[in-house]
Formats: sequence, C-alpha cells, structure tokens
Amino acid sequence: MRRGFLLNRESLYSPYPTRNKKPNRDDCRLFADNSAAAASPLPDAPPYTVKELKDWGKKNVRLSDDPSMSAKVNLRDLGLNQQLVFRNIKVGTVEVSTLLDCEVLNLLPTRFSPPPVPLENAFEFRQTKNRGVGAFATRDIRAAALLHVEIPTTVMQNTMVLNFGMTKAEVYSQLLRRVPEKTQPALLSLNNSQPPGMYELEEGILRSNTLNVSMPAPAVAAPAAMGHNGLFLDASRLNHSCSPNVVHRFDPQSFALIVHTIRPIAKGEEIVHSYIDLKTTTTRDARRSLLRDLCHFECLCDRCTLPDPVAVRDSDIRRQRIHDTKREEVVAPLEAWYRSNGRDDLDKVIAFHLAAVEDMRIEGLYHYSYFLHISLLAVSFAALEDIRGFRSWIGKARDVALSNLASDAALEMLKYIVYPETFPSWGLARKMRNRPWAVVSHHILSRALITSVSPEEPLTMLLRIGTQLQHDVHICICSARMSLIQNYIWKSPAREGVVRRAKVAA
Ligand SMILES: C[S@@+](CC[C@H](N)C(=O)[O-])C[C@H]1O[C@@H](n2cnc3c(N)ncnc32)[C@H](O)[C@@H]1O
Repeated sequence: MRRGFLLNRESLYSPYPTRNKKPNRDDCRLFADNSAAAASPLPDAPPYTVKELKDWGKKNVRLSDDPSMSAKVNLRDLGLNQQLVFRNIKVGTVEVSTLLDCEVLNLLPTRFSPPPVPLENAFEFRQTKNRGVGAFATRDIRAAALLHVEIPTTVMQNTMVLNFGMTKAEVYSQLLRRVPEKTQPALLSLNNSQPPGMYELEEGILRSNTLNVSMPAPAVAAPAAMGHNGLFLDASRLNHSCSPNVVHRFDPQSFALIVHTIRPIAKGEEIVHSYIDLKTTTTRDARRSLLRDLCHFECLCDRCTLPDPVAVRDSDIRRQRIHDTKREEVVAPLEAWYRSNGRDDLDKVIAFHLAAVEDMRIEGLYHYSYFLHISLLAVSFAALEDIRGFRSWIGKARDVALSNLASDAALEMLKYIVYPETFPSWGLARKMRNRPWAVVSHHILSRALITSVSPEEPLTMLLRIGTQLQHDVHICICSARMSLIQNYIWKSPAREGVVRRAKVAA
C-alpha cells in the first residue's frame, strides 16, 4: 500500500502569485543559463516539434550539479524564454501544487474571481460493471446546466522541455509531494491505466487523469509548446464516451474547471465526457484504436458497443456525413431561399437542418456545425413567425452559448425568447414577399448575430456575406438596427469605420 508523501514545510505557506513578485528562493527552477548557450552550438533551424526539442535537449543540455537548481537550460535558444517554478498557489481555501512558468504565474489574476455555483448533489460516484468508478445523475438534469465546478489539485506545464533538467518521473513526484497531505490519499487512489511497470505510480496517475487546462499565454516564440494540464480529483472519475453528455472548460479567472451538460441527462444516466477529439476520429475502429494508444483501454461506451455490425456501420456513416459537411453547405439552403426572394419553400430549409440535427442527436455529437444548424432553424422559424419553433431553437442556441461561457450572447438570446418579434428576421418571409430587397439586411444581420458566440464574428460574417452577394455591406447595416450593430461589433478593430459608414448610409 502506498503511503502519502511528507510535505515540505514551506510549500504549505506559499503565497498567492502576485504581479512582479519574485519566485520564492526555495522554488525549484529551470534556469536560463547563458554559459550553456555559449557552449552549445545552435541547430540550423529552431527546434519546434516535440521530437526536435527532445533531440536538441539531449545533445545540448547538461544537468546542473548545483543541488539548489533542477537544471540549467538556455531555453531562449528554443524560443522559450521561460523559468519554470514549483509553486503552491491558493485559490480560495484550496491549495494547488503547480509547476508553471514565472511569466504565466505573473499573468494569473492577483485575486481569483469566485467560481460559479453548480447544481447541488446532482450526481454521485458509483462502481460501474466494467469501467471502474463513474459518475451518475441523481436526478433529471436539463441541457446546459452547470453540473460541476472544481479547483485543480495540480497544474503543470506539459512541454517536453521539462525533460531537460529533471526526468518526468522526478517532476511528477516533486509536484505530487507538494500537494497538501490531507489530499494525497484521494489523489493516490485515482485510476492508473498505464501499462504495468512503465511508470512510477505518481507519473501513472498524472498521465491517466490530467485534463488540458488553459492558462494565460505570455508572448513566447513557440506558444504551441505552452500547453498545461491539471489534475482534478472528482472530474478524474468521469468516464469517456464517444457520445458525451458534458463538456468542460477551464476558467483561469476563477482557476476552476467548469462542467456543463450538453444535452438533458436522465436520472441514473452516467455522466461522461470525451477524452479524444471526436472531430478527427469518425469510425468506431479509429476511435477505439486511438483510445487504446493514448489511454490504454478498450472503449466500452454506448456507441462503441452497438449491438450489431450494421448499427456500427450506420453510426460510422452518420459521423462521416456530419464530419464532411462544410460550413458553406450548412448555410447554402437558407442563402438559396434568400436569393429566391423568399419564393423557394422555407420548409425545405427547415427539413435540411432538422435532418442534420437528428444525425448529431443520435451520435451525441454537439460540436461541428450544431450551433450553426440550430441558429439557422431559429432564423427560419422567426422568418415564418412561428413562435413555438423559434423559441425552441433559439433556446437551444442559448444553451450552447451558456455552455461556452458566452454569457452576453446568451443574454441577447434570452431577450429574443421573451420578445420573439424583436428578433431581426422576424416575419422575414412575409416581408420578403412584399418588399424583397428592403429586408434582406435584417436576415443577414440576424444570421450573423445568431451564428456567432464571439463579438468579432458577426462583422466578419456581414462582410463575407455582403461580398458574396455583391451587396454593399453599408446597405445591410444601414437598414438594420443600429443598437444591435453597435452592441455586437464594438470590440472589432474595424468598428469605428463601419459604424461611421453605417451612420452616413442611414
Ligand atoms: C480517468 S479514469 C476514469 C475513472 C475511472 N473509471 C476510475 O475508476 O477512476 C479513466 C479510466 O476509466 C476507464 N474508462 C473510462 N472510460 C471508459 C470507456 N469508455 N470504456 C472502458 N473503460 C473506460 C479506463 O480504465 C480508463 O483508464
């Protein structure tokens, strides 16, 4: 039985990271060392890939014989001007053991904002039949519910440069040793799915359970090398599924992992997320093989254990279809309807989007163009002045915005749910029949607004569509509502010019 580590006394009292604060003297560091640079000739091209970095490190980096330092590495030569420090930081009452670059530490807020409050007791952990422990809903949960919020136990940069000074095993063991003693039993009881004998326990646990987290990015030459991962005691118990029902995001402002449901979850259903990028792996065999390679288990999720080969083939075909549909193809039917000045049948547009959304529902894939499809459904139902249809789809679009932490967009959509007739494409079908060109802009604008979660995007889209239709963007803008435009494009660098031109045109 593995016993907990003894804690280094200072690590318990490590302060918040503050701006301009020098690292503690007892921090273990990977120092930049100019003499090492002089000694080691640079390769012709900068080493950017992980393999190149590793090879370069093996040839050029020497281990420090100074026991107060972990290693001496001239990372500037790699375009990575960094100084990695082990530091325990406090988030509210939780102490997090981190290994971060000094610059990243300095970019963290001096005070973390309080994390949002999740549903209470909405899930519990239980033993599954064949996948170890899993989390199960204790009641029916709606889509876009804030299910879980968790502060990490450890966070570390996961670039390979760590290998230069300390072995990975040393880094992992140092990181875990700095975790508060009371947390260590729970941490050491986490699943270790690495092949037996391959890694020390600490490394096995970290490799099996960490999730990618987003940290503030300093201006470094090789930002791709600046990934970070975090270990979360509860979220680590979530099993994988190729049709997940939750997504998670890390919010550096509150230093918390935020887990949202992406569809309704019934009482007793398992709560699952995806360990892999489902966009790049469409077939069951490809997904299973990737999970075998990366995570060392045979996937037993619902989609991978479909009862017969025909069902598996149908699922593969559906996923491929979702994967292959380009954004332009999604937009095309509504654009064709609009080009016909509303003479085409809008029901055909609706049927197209409903079929796509149904594919996504069956496969449990709510990324890809899901948001675009449901937004265009909302636009179509608004054009037909169908309140029920409109509310249903704009409600789903709002759910997506909420799970993406896009609260402004979600608020705007809530306004449309309450007052559908204020939605810019409201009654467009009727208006098109009467005054085809005058209302075009409303349709374009509403689409731009609704299909975007970022404030920059509507403008880009307006410009793109305006150009596509060889229709001056000023005309689009001048006949749309000024407040909406200003609201949405205010952050854009091109804002000044567009708003000025729009005012002139209006
Ligand atoms: C991060 S842990 C998840 C929690 C784990 N079940 C536990 O008991 O702690 C990942 C491990 O759970 C199991 N697992 C997760 N999803 C699975 C799936 N879809 N099929 C089979 N095993 C799965 C595998 O053993 C995997 O290595």
